Amino acid sequence: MTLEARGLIREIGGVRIVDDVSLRAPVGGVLGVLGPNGSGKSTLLRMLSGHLRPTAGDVHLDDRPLRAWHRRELARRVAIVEQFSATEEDLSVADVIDLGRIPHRPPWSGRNATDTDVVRAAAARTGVEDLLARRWHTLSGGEQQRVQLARAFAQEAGILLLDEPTNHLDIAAQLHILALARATPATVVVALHDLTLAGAFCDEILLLNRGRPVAAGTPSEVLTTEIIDAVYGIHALVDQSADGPHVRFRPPRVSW
Ligand SMILES: Nc1ncnc2c1ncn2[C@@H]1O[C@H](COP(=O)(O)OP(=O)(O)OP(=O)(O)O)[C@@H](O)[C@H]1O
Repeated sequence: MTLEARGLIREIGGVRIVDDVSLRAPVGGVLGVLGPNGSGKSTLLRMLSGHLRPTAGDVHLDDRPLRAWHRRELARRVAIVEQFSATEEDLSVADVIDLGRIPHRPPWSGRNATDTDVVRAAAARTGVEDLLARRWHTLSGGEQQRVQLARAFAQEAGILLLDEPTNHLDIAAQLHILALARATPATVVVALHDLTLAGAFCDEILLLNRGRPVAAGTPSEVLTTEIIDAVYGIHALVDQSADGPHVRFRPPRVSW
């Protein structure tokens, strides 16, 4: 599926928190959205998902504006894992993953055999198959994150929007989840903080600063010493290698 944004703007109280962002996610590939805290990554992802209406500009899914899609059709095509995915109700892990199946079945009908298989497969992919009977609230932060990813995979959407999916995950799990995001046939847009991980797993990167797009292109085009310095105000050493740019930092001097 194609996902394109044209001139997206989001204003809150007269302040532009996303300021004229256009993008076209590589079909079947991974677009990384990077930027300092508060640069507008989550807000952008929420507009791409249709959860948040832009103040101006448009998002197009398969060349049709999001607002022309029926909610249910959209839910079958776009899955989002937000940074703080809270589930209020006391659900089991299997039930949380099954939330991803709801758009695929008639209203008010229960889980069928296909749903059960898809939920199990998604749980296995993200390493939570042993947790299916547990209550969601009893899980650790990293386990909850994996379950939310399983829910999104179970949705079998053509577009996968992941807001810092590596939060709470140990390094092996981070690599595993990003490798899965790369392996899925879906078009993936992922907000990340780790520049080296972004360089290794993204086909393209969009770098935001204060809501504005400041660089876009391949990881080696975007992750350069000059651009990192300009956006983050730090000195980074970038080694360009076959598996993407490796970014090294020197700890800053701070006084107490
Ligand atoms: N409802 C709101 N009211 C006021 N300000 C908001 C609101 N939502 C977001 N903002 C502000 O908009 C800016 C962008 O927020 P956003 O969460 O999109 O950034 P982000 O790049 O995802 O940040 P982080 O890396 O810290 O998760 C921030 O300064 C945030 O405080």
